[in-house]
Amino acid sequence: MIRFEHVTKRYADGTTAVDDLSFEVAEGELVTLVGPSGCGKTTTMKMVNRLIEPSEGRIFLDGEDISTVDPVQLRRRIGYVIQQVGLFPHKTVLENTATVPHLLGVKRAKARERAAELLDLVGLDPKVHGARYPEQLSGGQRQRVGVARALAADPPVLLMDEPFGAVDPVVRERLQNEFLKLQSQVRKTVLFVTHDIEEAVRLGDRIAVYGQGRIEQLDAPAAVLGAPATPYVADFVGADRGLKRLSVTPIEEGDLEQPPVVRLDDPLPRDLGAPWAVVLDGAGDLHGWISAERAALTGEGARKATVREHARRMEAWLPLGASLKQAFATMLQHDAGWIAVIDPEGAGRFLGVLTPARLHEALRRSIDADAQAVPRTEVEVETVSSR
Ligand SMILES: Nc1ncnc2c1ncn2[C@@H]1O[C@H](COP(=O)(O)OP(=O)(O)OP(=O)(O)O)[C@@H](O)[C@H]1O
Repeated sequence: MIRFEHVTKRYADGTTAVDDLSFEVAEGELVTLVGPSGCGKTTTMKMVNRLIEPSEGRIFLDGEDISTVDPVQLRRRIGYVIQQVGLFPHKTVLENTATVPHLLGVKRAKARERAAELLDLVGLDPKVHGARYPEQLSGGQRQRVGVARALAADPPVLLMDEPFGAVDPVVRERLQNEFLKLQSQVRKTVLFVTHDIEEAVRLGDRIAVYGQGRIEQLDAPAAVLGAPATPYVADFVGADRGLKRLSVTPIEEGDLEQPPVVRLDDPLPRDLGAPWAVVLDGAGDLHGWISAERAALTGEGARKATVREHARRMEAWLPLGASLKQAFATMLQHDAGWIAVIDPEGAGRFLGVLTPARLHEALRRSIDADAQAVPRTEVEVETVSSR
C-alpha cells in the first residue's frame, strides 16, 4: 500500500534526516516507527503526504508514484493525526469533525451525521460532547476528536505522529486500547510515530526501529523484543525486555489453572478442598468466589445456607486474550492473589484462573518460544504450583 524505494532526505543545511530508506507497509497494516529524537521518523511520515519532498528515491501509494499526484488530492486519501491536535477553537467538536467531509463537498447534514458516528466510534457521546468547544474537553478527549476527524473522509491511509504523546500514562493506555479496537474495525493502513517502545510494541503489527536516518530492524513486536537484529536495537529495546514482553503476550487457555468450582445455588460445602473456590451462576458465568473459612465458619444455620449467601463478587477478572501486563496490573489493583479469566465470546463464561506462578511461567514460555521460533504452547518450562 505504501512503498518507499531508496528514499533519502537531505535538508538545505546538509542534515541527512533519512538515508536510503526502502520498506513497504501492506494494506490494513499498522507499522510503528520508533526511535530516539531526531532520527528521522517525522520526516519519513511527512514525505508520505508531501509536506516534505524527498531529495532522492520514490514513494508509492497503492502502486502510484506520489510525486505525480497533486498534493491536495493526495492528502484527501491520507488522514493525519498529530500530537497538538490542531482543532479549530471556535468550532464545536461536531463541526471540527465534519469539516473535512464538508470541504470535500458532502452536504452539511450528511457530514454532521457521519461526524456523530465517528465521535461515537472513538468513544465520545456526540450528544454530550458534540456541542462542546475543544477547550471544554480533556487532553485525552481532544486526541479522540483528532482521530475521529482524521477518519472523517474515510481515507485508506492514516499517518499518526505521536498522537497520544501529550496525555498522562493512564489515559494514554486507554486511548491505545481504544485505538486498537477501532483499527480492528476500520483496518486502515497506518504509519504511527512514537518515542515509546512500549507503545510501538502494543500497537504495531510490525515495528520499524530507527537508528540515525535508517531502519535498523523492521519486524513483528515479538521478534524485535525476542531477537533484536543489532546491538543498537537490543540497547534501544532495553534491559527490561521481559517487562515489555508482558504487554505483547496474551493470556491463553493453557496458562489457566482450574480451581474448585461451586454454583450459587449449591448447598454450602463443608470442605472446599482448597483455600477458596470460584462461584459460578446457573449459566456457568463468573459470579465471584468463596473462601474455605467462609464456607466452614457458618455455625448453626449452615445446613440450610447456600453458596449464594456467602459468595463474594469477583472484581479481578479479564477476558481471555488480554495481555499478561493487564493481568499483572489487575492483580495489583485488586490486591488479588489470582484473577479469573472469562471467555470474551461467550458473555461471562468462566474459563479458569491465572495465578502469579502461571503468569511467570507464561512469560518465560513466551521468551523461550521466540528464541526457539516455535509456538508458545510447544515450550516446556519447569512449573511451580501455586496451590
Ligand atoms: N527543516 C529542517 N531543516 C533542517 N534539518 C531538519 C529540518 N527538519 C528536521 N531536521 C533534522 O532532521 C533530523 C530528523 O528530524 P525528524 O523530525 O524527522 O526526527 P524525529 O525522529 O521525528 O524526531 P522527534 O522524535 O524529536 O520528533 C533531525 O536531525 C532534525 O534536526
